[in-house]
Amino acid sequence: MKQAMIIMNPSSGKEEARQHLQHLENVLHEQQYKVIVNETAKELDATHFCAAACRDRYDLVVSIGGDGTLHETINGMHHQEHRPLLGIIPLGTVNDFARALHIPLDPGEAVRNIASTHTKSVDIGQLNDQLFANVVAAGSLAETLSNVSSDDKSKFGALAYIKDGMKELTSKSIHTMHITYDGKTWEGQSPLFIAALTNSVGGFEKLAPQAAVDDGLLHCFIIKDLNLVHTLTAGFSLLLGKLKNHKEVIYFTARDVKVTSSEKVATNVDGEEGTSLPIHLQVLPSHIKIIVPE
Ligand SMILES: Nc1ncnc2c1ncn2[C@@H]1O[C@H](COP(=O)(O)OP(=O)(O)OP(=O)(O)O)[C@@H](O)[C@H]1O
Repeated sequence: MKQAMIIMNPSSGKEEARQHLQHLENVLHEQQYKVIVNETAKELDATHFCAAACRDRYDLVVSIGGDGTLHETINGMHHQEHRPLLGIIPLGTVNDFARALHIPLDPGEAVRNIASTHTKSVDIGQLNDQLFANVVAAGSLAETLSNVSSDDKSKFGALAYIKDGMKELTSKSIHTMHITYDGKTWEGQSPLFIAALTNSVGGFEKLAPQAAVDDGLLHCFIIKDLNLVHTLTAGFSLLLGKLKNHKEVIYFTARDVKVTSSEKVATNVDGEEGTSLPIHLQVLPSHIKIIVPE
C-alpha cells in the first residue's frame, strides 16, 4: 500500500486546518494511501516530519497550512535521496506557491485536487544551506515585509506590503548592497532586492509574469534608491505586471546570485524573517514533484 503523511499546522490562516482533515484523509484513502497525520506545534516541526517521511520513503507528503508551513516542509526534503510527491492545501493569507501552480485557493477544492493525477516538477531555490519555494527579499524593506501583520494581509491582501513599504521608506536608512550574478556585479544603494522563482510574490501574481515554475531561473529585481513618488509609481508598475520596466528597477535572470553588504541587512525568505546577509542563492532545477490540477 502507498504511504502518505499529512503535515498540518492547526494555527495557519483562520485556524481551519482541522475542519478539512477528515475530507483530506477520505480523499487519500480513496487513492489507496495509508495515511498518518502529524500536527505541528512549533517552528521546524514540519521540517522534521517531512525529513522523516523522506527517510521512510513515503510516497506522498501533504502540507496543510500557509507558506511558512510549506517552506518548512520543503526544507525537510533538503539533502534527501528520496523526495516524496508533494500535495499542497493552502490555508495561509498569501499562498504564493499555490497561486503560481494554479492550486485552488479554496481549501475544499484543494483537498479534492489531491486526487488529481497531474504532477509538475518545479524548481526549488537554495539559500546558503536551506531551501526556499518562492522568494527571497533582502534590504531594509525586506524587514518590513516580515513584519506586515496577518490582519493587514487579510484586510488589504498584497497592498498591505505597499502600505507598510511606503511608511518604511520615509523612516529607515537604505543599505549599500553588492550583488554578483552569473559573473556580473552591481553595487549600490537599494531598499529592496527580490529574487523570485515564480510569478507570485506577496500575493502579487504579476510581479514576474514571465517566471515559470520550471524555467531554472531566479527572476531578480534591484529596486534602486527610491523616493516616495517613485515608490508609488513602482507600486502601480507592479500591479500592472511591469515592474521590470520601471526606470528605478534593474531586472535580470540568473542561476546563481550572491548578495553581500558591509552593513547588517535583513532578508525575508518565503514570507518569513530570514538570515541576514551575506546570502548565496542557487536554483535546483525541477527538484520537487507537486500535485497540480488536471
Ligand atoms: N501549532 C502551532 N502554533 C503556532 N505556530 C505554529 C504551530 N505550528 C507551526 N507553527 C509556526 O507557524 C508558522 C507560520 O505558519 P503558516 O505560514 O503556515 O501560517 P500563517 O502565518 O497563518 O500563513 P501566512 O504566512 O500566509 O499568513 C510556521 O512557520 C511555524 O513555524
